[in-house]
This record gives sequence, C-alpha cells and structure tokens, in this order.
Amino acid sequence: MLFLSFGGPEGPEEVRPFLENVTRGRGVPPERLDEVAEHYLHFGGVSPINRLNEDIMAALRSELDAQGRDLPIYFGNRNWHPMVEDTVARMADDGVRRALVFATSAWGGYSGCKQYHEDIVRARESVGQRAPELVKLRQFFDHPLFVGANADAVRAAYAELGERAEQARLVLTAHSIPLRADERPGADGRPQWYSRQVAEAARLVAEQVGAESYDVVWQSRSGPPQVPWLEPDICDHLQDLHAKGVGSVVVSPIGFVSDHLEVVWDLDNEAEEAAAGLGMGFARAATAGTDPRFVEMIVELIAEHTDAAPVCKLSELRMAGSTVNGALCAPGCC
Ligand SMILES: CC1=C(CCC(=O)O)c2cc3nc(cc4[nH]c(cc5[nH]c(cc1n2)c(C)c5CCC(=O)O)c(CCC(=O)O)c4C)C(CCC(=O)O)=C3C
Ligand SMILES: [Fe+2]
Repeated sequence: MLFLSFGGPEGPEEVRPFLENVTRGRGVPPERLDEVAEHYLHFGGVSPINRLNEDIMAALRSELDAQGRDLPIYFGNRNWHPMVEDTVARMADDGVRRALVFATSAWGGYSGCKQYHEDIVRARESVGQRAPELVKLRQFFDHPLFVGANADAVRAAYAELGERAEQARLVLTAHSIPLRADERPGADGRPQWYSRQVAEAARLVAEQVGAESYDVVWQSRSGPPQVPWLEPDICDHLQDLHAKGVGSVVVSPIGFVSDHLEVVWDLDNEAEEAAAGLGMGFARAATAGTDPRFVEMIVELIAEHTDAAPVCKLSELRMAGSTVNGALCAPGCC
C-alpha cells in the first residue's frame, strides 16, 4: 500500500521551500506565508506530521503482521520528501503492479480528496508505463472507529477539566476552506460536501459522548481577507461563548487525523491562549492518529478491497473518495 500524506519540513531551511510547494498557484498572500513560517519555526522548523505518520505506519505494520497480511507499506507526500513521485518510482522498481492508497484525510472536497487524486495522477505520469495501478481507499469521516476514537478523546478531555467539566461546552473544529470551494453541489444536488461531512462527524461524536449541544467551528484560514471562508473561526467563537457566560470548553480537532501543526500551534497555542485570556477552562481532545482504533480502521478500509469486508459507516452521507488511478470521485465531491 501507499501511505499518502501532506508532508512537512524537517528543519528551518526547509520551511520556505515547503510552503512554496503547498501554496503554488493557490493565491495565498505573502504575509500569511510569513506567519505560517513563524509557526513552523517555533518547532525548530520541524513539522510534527512526519513522525506522526511514521508512528501510524509502524503501528499499521505490526497490525498487518499480526494478521499475517504480507502487505508492504510505502510512504509518499504531496508537498515534501519523500515525494510521492519518488515513492511511486521506487514501487515500480520493486515490481509493484497494484497498490491501495491510504490518504491521510477523512474528508471529501478539494484539499482532502481531489488533491490526493491529482497527486496519484502526477506520480503515475512521472513514472510512465511502469507505474502501478493505484486504488485510493475511501473517505472515513463517519467510520465507527474514527468516530469512536474521537469520542473517547473528548471524554478524556472532559475528565481533564475536573470540576470545570460540568458546564463545559463541546467545540469541534476543522480546517476552514473558502466558501466557494465548499459550495459545489454534491451528488444529491445539495452543496457543501466538506462542511456537511464535518458537521456529520461532529454530530456523531457529540451523540456518542452524550453532549446535548455543541458547536462546529473552523480554524487556520488563509487566503486574502476579502475572500469569505467557513466561519466562525475558533478564536472568535471562544469570545462569543465567553460573552454568553460559558466558563470552559472541550476542543475536539475532528478535522485533523493527528497532531498536525494546525493542532499544536493554532489550537494548543493560539486558541488555548485566547481561552486563558478570557479566563476560560480549556482542554484539547486528542486526535485519532494516536488511538489503536485508527490503525484498526485503516486495516478495515484495506479489507473492504482485499476481502470484500463490509463497509462500516455511521452516516447516511454517500460514500466517496475511492477511485482508480486518480479518476475523479462522485460528482460534487471534489
Ligand atoms: C481541508 C484542509 C485540510 C484537512 C484535510 C487534510 O488533512 O488533507 C488541510 C490539512 C493540512 N494543511 C496543512 C498545512 C498547510 N495548509 C495550507 C493551506 C491550506 N489548507 C487548506 C485546507 C486544508 N488543509 C486550504 C484551503 C489552504 C489554502 C491554500 C489552498 O487553497 O490550498 C498551508 C499554507 C499556508 C496557509 O495558508 O496556512 C499549509 C502549510 C497540513 C500539514 C500540517 C503540518 O505540517 O503538520 C495539513 C495536514
Ligand atoms: Fe473526492
């Protein structure tokens, strides 16, 4: 299988070239890039994403071994080394003819789905005739193991708040995207594929933890300020909650599969600081990537293809994201 992810810098000198790869042709203003470069430099220019992916792959390796599945795992990224083009070339050298692709995003839409299809197409084109067939696994935002892992993490975060847990508000957050990117009509003729999936995952998590009410908010927006993105932003929302008398929050980064920079900086630093400034209690729930159920989920997604295992999903939203050789998905997905 090919484990396909976003990529991240491994040192200060890699931050700029990495950001240039991410934002090429995307119209992100230079001031925003300076700001994000700063965030990476707070961590010595090393993104947490690579080690997290290595950890997930190591856990996946042992689980596959335990099940007697002789499935080699290759690692490639969209934006930084190991680049997916190089990885797919190596797969071809090794004689791989066909591979399943696990992309580290739960979601449909451009960034979470279509761009991974584009990565697959680009990598195959760069390898040429010898390129293996690449079959992408589906979106998993409503997989019971993904939802279950996030729900348990929310429970643990409530426990962390101690006596402040009683009145704590549950706030689930995902990466903002431009409204226009979210507004393509879906297969059912209704728009907002990405934000509806996020809303659905949030609803399922809230239901499992027994939260009667909760909020879905957005974070880490970029792009020029005059372009509308999904709102409210989490920090604005904390102010709002404070104004309404909410004393503490549990923040669940449902939009991210592991503790990416957006989680360890934008939440653990900026949002936590905003909460502290307002005198609010703040507990951030863990991401799914650290939970053994997340690895189990990947194995189940694989088994859907290798063993015709049943498709486990908790929502009625249609399933998409799985195509061959980077073909586009369901209409409206991406
Ligand atoms: C929906 C979504 C996900 C979740 C789905 C998924 O996981 O795929 C996601 C994940 C991630 N985004 C990441 C990093 C960045 N995203 C950026 C920019 C952007 N993201 C966008 C959307 C998303 N992004 C968008 C619409 C832009 C604007 C530019 C454009 O239209 O494409 C920029 C440029 C600077 C900035 O503008 O912030 C960076 C550096 C990292 C790695 C972090 C690490 O190193 O740990 C990860 C996992
Ligand atoms: Fe898609």
